Amino acid sequence: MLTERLSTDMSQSVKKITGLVAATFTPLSEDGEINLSVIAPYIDYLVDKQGVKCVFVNGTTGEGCSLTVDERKQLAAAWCHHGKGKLEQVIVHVGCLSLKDSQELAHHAASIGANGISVISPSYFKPMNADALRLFIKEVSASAPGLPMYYYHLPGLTGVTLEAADVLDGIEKVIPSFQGVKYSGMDLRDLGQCVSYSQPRNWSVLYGVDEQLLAALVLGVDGAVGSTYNYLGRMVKQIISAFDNGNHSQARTLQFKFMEIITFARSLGFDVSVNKQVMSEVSGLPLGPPRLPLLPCLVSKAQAIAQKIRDFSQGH
Ligand SMILES: CC(=O)N[C@@H]([C@@H](O)[C@H](O)[C@H](O)CO)[C@@H](O)CC(=O)C(=O)O
Repeated sequence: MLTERLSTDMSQSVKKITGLVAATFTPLSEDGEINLSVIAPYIDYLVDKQGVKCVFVNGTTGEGCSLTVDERKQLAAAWCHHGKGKLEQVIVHVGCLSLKDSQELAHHAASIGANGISVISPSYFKPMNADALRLFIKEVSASAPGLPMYYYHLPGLTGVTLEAADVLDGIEKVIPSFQGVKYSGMDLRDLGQCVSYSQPRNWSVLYGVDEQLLAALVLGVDGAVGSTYNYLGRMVKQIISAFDNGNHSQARTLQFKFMEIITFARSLGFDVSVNKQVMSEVSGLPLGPPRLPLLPCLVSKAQAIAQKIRDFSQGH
């Protein structure tokens, strides 16, 4: 009874996340240390140049699982500190292989004024079923009970093939702070089931496969979290506006162009390393190399993709 009341209370008071959320890159210096001095200009770039005011920190794009707990804390704190008065939402990804590390990060996120936390499934020892994963998320949430929790579904990288809709089923009964899902899978049926379950609960469903966002908008997602919104935010906002205004033909045209960029990038081996270098090329921010096991990418590759993006932005 108390659980139900708390759940309803948080769902009513937490603002849904809508629009675009940039999954941030982690700036590293040439010698591989985190470079916090880039965070403040990074925020200005997102807000002023891309019109993006929500961030997802220490996720896949941010190489969160390659960072130490202490580095993750420092990054989260810097994003919250410099984002004050500029960013609307700082969601901190706290997923780790160790429950204890995730709990420590969740507790820390609450202490620095983050707006929410998100957790991916552990992927070495994988949860055997949805109950096990819900229990893991519950134990993490318990370390930050006042913060909205979003389940991060990314089967392509975790290898955890549980359907997200199964994970969501009844989760509010065990996690009062549960507020939605960041869905980075390709299965539109499962995504639709998540939207259908989340809508009456006022939860947020955020899509994470940027190149097929339009399909997810049709299914009713509230917003999107992605790497490319760091440098293509303005353009993708046009897709969302066209869709919201019922101009489906324009939305499709723009989404197709966006797909063309990603197809080109993929032909050059698009991964987090290349993506990071593309962001450096487009934004001018010194994001540095990725951390091993990712290998630095050839600058010429990133420059070719950045040129394609510029051509696109200029309407070629
Ligand atoms: C697997 C992966 O990295 N997916 C990206 C996408 O934004 C992806 O880069 C984009 O769709 C291009 O393929 C995001 O879903 C990742 C993300 O949100 C994160 O960094 O946590």
